[in-house]
Amino acid sequence: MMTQAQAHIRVRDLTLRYGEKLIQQNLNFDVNNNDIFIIMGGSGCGKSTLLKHMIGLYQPAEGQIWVNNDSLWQVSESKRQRMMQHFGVSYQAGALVSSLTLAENVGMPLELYTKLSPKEVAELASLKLSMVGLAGFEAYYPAEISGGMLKRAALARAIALDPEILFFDEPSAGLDPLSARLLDDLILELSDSMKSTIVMVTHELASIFSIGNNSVFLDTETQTMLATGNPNLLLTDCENPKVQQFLRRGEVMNA
Ligand SMILES: Nc1ncnc2c1ncn2[C@@H]1O[C@H](COP(=O)(O)OP(=O)(O)OP(=O)(O)O)[C@@H](O)[C@H]1O
Repeated sequence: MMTQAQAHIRVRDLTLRYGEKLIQQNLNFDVNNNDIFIIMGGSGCGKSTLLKHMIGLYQPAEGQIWVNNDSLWQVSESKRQRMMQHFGVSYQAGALVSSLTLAENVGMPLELYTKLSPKEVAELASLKLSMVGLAGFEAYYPAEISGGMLKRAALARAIALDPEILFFDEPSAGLDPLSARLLDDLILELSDSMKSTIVMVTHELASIFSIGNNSVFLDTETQTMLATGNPNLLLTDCENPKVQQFLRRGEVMNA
């Protein structure tokens, strides 16, 4: 039997393809319990693709994604479905259903995956909304609230089932810097209060440095990872020029 370390998610020798088209190869990294793990890299390098593989949406061309002691694609279909129920996901385009209230949107996963009564679903949805600062907005429709509030409502839906792992794709995309900052604070709070592991795709350097404690850097050109670790340490210690350029937003470094 393989001896497994303590990491929450272990990515091993992962190759990602769409059909014949290679996106990334030889990915090896660990996501530890309670990490806020950032998937970073230039536009089109395959960040969302990696996230979609990590949540079990696509099967990797090669390699394994271990979650605790199970490899997502070496277990039965029903086991994988059960594993995926411990994942909370919020996509960039993870728009809420416009014809449903916020409480109904947040309650949807509870209705689908639990046997709770309608009253219990409503109460839990209300609790989740309060956790993201939206107490009192249960009966609002998505069109009636701001962009920042929409992102928070999407987080409330992602945490509805108390997931072990939260996956976010560009959670603050399209927000002004202040709202993006507030969303980062909220993600940090959720990470503390829920003790869940968070994996997120983001371009936002501010988010990368302020809330990320671990990361992987994907490169488009070589189609593989160039670095993994705490972004703040990568900034000071990583000698790869592409990683430096990305983390310093293209600033020329003086020796
Ligand atoms: N379903 C798909 N079928 C085929 N190719 C795809 C599919 N989805 C994405 N791609 C391609 O895979 C590559 C990586 O896309 P992906 O969206 O993962 O990159 P990304 O790093 O998240 O990009 P961005 O930062 O611009 O959002 C791109 O060349 C894209 O065109």
